[in-house]
Order: sequence, then C-alpha cells, then structure tokens
Amino acid sequence: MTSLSLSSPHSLSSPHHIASTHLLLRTPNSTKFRTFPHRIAVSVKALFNPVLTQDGLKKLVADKAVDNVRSGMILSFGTDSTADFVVAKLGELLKFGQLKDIVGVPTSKRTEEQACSLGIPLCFLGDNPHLDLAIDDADEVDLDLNLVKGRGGALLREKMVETSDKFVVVVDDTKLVTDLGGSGLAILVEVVQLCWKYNLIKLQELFKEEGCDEKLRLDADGKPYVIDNLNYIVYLYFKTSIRDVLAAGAEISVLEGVVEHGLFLNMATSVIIAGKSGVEVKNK
Ligand SMILES: O=C[C@H](O)[C@H](O)[C@H](O)COP(=O)(O)O
Repeated sequence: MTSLSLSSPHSLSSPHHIASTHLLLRTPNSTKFRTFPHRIAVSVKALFNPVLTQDGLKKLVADKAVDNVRSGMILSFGTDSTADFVVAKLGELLKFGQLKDIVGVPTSKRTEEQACSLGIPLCFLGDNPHLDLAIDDADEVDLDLNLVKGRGGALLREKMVETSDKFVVVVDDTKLVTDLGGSGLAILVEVVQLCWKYNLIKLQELFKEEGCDEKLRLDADGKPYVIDNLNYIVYLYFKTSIRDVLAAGAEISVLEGVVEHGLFLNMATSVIIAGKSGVEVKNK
C-alpha cells in the first residue's frame, strides 16, 4: 500500500496550502520516500473528503444561497456568523464583476459595517419596500420550515425584510429540530425599555403551564443589554418544545410593549442545510 506523508503542517482542508505543499509518497516496493510536485498533491487532495468544520459548513450554504442572487437585485442579508459568509461572498462576486448593481438592505449595524467595508451598495427598507430576495441564517428550523431567529439581536429588522417573496435560509444541520423551542436555547422577545418588567411578568404568566424560564438579557457588566433598536430583550428558555407555535407567536405579539419575537412562522420559502454528507435544499 502507498503510504503518504506531508512535509507541510497545513491542513488538508485548504487547497491553497496544499498547492504549495511538498508531498512525500512511499510506493509498495520501496523503503524510500520521493518528493512529488504539487500538482500531484492537489490530485491526492481530491481523494480525500476532508471533514468540514462548522464554519466550513456555514460557508458552503452561504455560497449556495448566493447562487440565487442576480445582477440588479435588491436583497436583504441577515446578521450573525452564517450571514457574514453570505455578505463576504457577495462582496467577492461584486469585486470580480461576477455580480453588478446589487443593492443590499442590512439588518444590523454589524452587517451594515461589513457590507460597507466590502463596497456593497446599501439602502434602507423604506427606500425599497419590495425586495427581490432575503437571505439569512437561523437558530432553529423545524420540519415545516418554521424558524427561531434573532439570537444575534436583529429579530425586528430581520422580520421586516423577510416578508420578501423569496426568503432563503442558510443553516448547518445542528440547527434542525423536530419542534421549535426544543433546543434548550433562548427564544427572544424584543421589548421597549420602559415596560420590560411588565412584559417579563406577562410572559411568565403566559407560559406558566409550558415550563419556561424568562430572563432579561444582560450585558457583560450585568446591565440590561441594549440592542441596535435601543430596546431590551427577554429570553424565553422552554424546557420542552412549544406545543403550538402559531398560538404562542400570536399571544406574545399582542402583549403591549412587545416589539417583536423570534418565532418566524410560515416565512421561509427554502432552507439550505449543510451537513457532513453534503448540502440539501428544502422548499416550502
Ligand atoms: O439575530 C440573529 C439572527 O437571527 C441569526 O439568524 C441567528 O442568530 C443565527 O446565527 P448564526 O448563523 O451565527 O448561528
């Protein structure tokens, strides 16, 4: 059997590193190693199916989602780590002229700054209320493509732009759940500062039977965390998944002082999921 060793410490998952790597191969009837040129190293790389990191999976779905973008489109992009890869890819395609004249609607200061740094033209939702496309990530995706979103704190702006006719969600397979709320992680409710305690109590009453812990989101100094819209966030930690998400969403929405919640129901038109075995697209 041919044995193989690499003279470079670089990971096999990076083709750029591999291209400059000296590959040492030992053939079956020899005790000596020979150095092969890098083009052989690249072809050997193709024999491997390197295990992608979670960031690798996020980049994979981001690239796939960007296939939906055409020159001239007005589109929104979300906030957080997977959305960062979407914005980065759009910046790259614009830079190399593979996309032209797109305009982006960012959903947070973070995304706005990233897009600006990459030269992506931006506008406000009010300038173009009808978007061609929305691309965003999610915290949870259920079997009906309902979502939990907003753990990055951008839920209001995300919900406003994701009423677009085409809303493509990009996730790695760790985000898949049978029913929403079952991950044990927080579902967010954005509330106005003035009446956050009132809303906390109302939410406690609302989900008393469900088994839920409600907490105000705090910053590193233990003070209420203020999001981009200058509102506060109440975290809902459900002990088990939510029995009726439509009812839960409606009941949260009608509370006075609630600005928005992180249940994105019947909004996604397709979800692109990356896992160890590849990329899968689910359409509504
Ligand atoms: O406000 C944040 C967003 O709703 C994100 O979609 C969500 O938190 C997922 O983020 P990530 O891609 O970092 O897992």
